[in-house]
Amino acid sequence: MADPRIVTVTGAAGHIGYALLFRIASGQLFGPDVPVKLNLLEIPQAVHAAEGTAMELDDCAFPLLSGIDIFDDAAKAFSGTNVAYLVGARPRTKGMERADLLEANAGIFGPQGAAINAGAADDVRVLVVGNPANTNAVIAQNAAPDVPADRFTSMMRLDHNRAISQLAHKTGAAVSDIKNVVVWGNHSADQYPDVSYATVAGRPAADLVDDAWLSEEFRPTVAKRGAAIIAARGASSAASAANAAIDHMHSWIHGTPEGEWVTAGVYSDGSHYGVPAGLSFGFPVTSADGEYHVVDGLEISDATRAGIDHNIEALREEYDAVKALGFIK
Ligand SMILES: NC(=O)C1=CN([C@@H]2O[C@H](COP(=O)(O)OP(=O)(O)OC[C@H]3O[C@@H](n4cnc5c(N)ncnc54)[C@H](O)[C@@H]3O)[C@@H](O)[C@H]2O)C=CC1
Ligand SMILES: O=C([O-])CC(=O)C(=O)O
Repeated sequence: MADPRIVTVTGAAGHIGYALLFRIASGQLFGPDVPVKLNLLEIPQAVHAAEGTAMELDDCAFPLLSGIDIFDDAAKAFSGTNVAYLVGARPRTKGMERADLLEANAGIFGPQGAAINAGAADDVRVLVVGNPANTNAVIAQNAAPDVPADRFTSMMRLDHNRAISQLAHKTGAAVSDIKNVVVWGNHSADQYPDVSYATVAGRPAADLVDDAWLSEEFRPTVAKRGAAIIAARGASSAASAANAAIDHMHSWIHGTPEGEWVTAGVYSDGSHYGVPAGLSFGFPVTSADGEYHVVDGLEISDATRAGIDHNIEALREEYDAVKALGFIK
């Protein structure tokens, strides 16, 4: 068997961690032949709870799980890491907007980026889940000058999956019949879910749904789904977030099917759709040979342009705010 891949999960004792770790350990990320070693990073107060999760992982007797270590020190937790899930953060609670979380979370992601820079494996892939995910990814990436910037990504896949499900419900199609939705921009209520290029069982989605549904139902439902889950559950999405985190990394590692894209928050180099360099932006992406590539050349309608521009502004504001706080050089 191959050497184990090292996966570090921060916030391992939290809700998403609990839904994510068992799936990784069972082989759903790398496949049935690749052993996995799990590094769990927590704050000192939550290490004991992480030990409980580790005991349960043990009790599953997963054949692919070669070991589990628990840390409260980022430098140790990211040593040799191939895949880093940066989940640990302060979750948004009822009535709170993501901007409120910027300052609380900015201090977490800089040191973790620095630890990744210092000790992670050369092929490290990072997915930032903790909110505000896009800007936290920028903070971590800025603290890791020796790691290629495109290895830092942010999670837009939950928004992408939500968009697929809403379109499937509306059209009566199977989820597997929906291709090429995209959610541009920020993982926040600013995001722009877009079906302009989507197909439903091979037919253009635009022929099957009308503009009123798109603007009054589809886009608000997808963009505000996180808040709706919090209102219903009294806690933010956890199992669906973990599922999207598996999907994001799986597509990155194993590739996307021919002619299909997914949405990922990826580092903007300034060359795609007018998005400034340095932001982590939700784009349509394909994956091949272990790399995500932005799908270029799509025809952009006025409405989509406005949606993209709105997200550029929103992410720039977050960027400027953390820069003013000194978290970005
Ligand atoms: N991007 C996305 O699509 C989504 C993002 N989220 C975000 O994911 C994050 C985690 O959510 P939950 O697991 O539900 O929260 P949770 O509160 O259940 O767990 C968070 C865990 O992170 C730990 N933690 C805090 N600071 C840490 C640090 N510096 N190092 C390591 N661990 C640390 C806490 O001790 C806690 O165990 C939140 O920011 C939430 O808003 C949630 C759903 C979707
Ligand atoms: O809204 C939140 O805080 C949790 C989240 O990111 C989501 O469910 O999309």
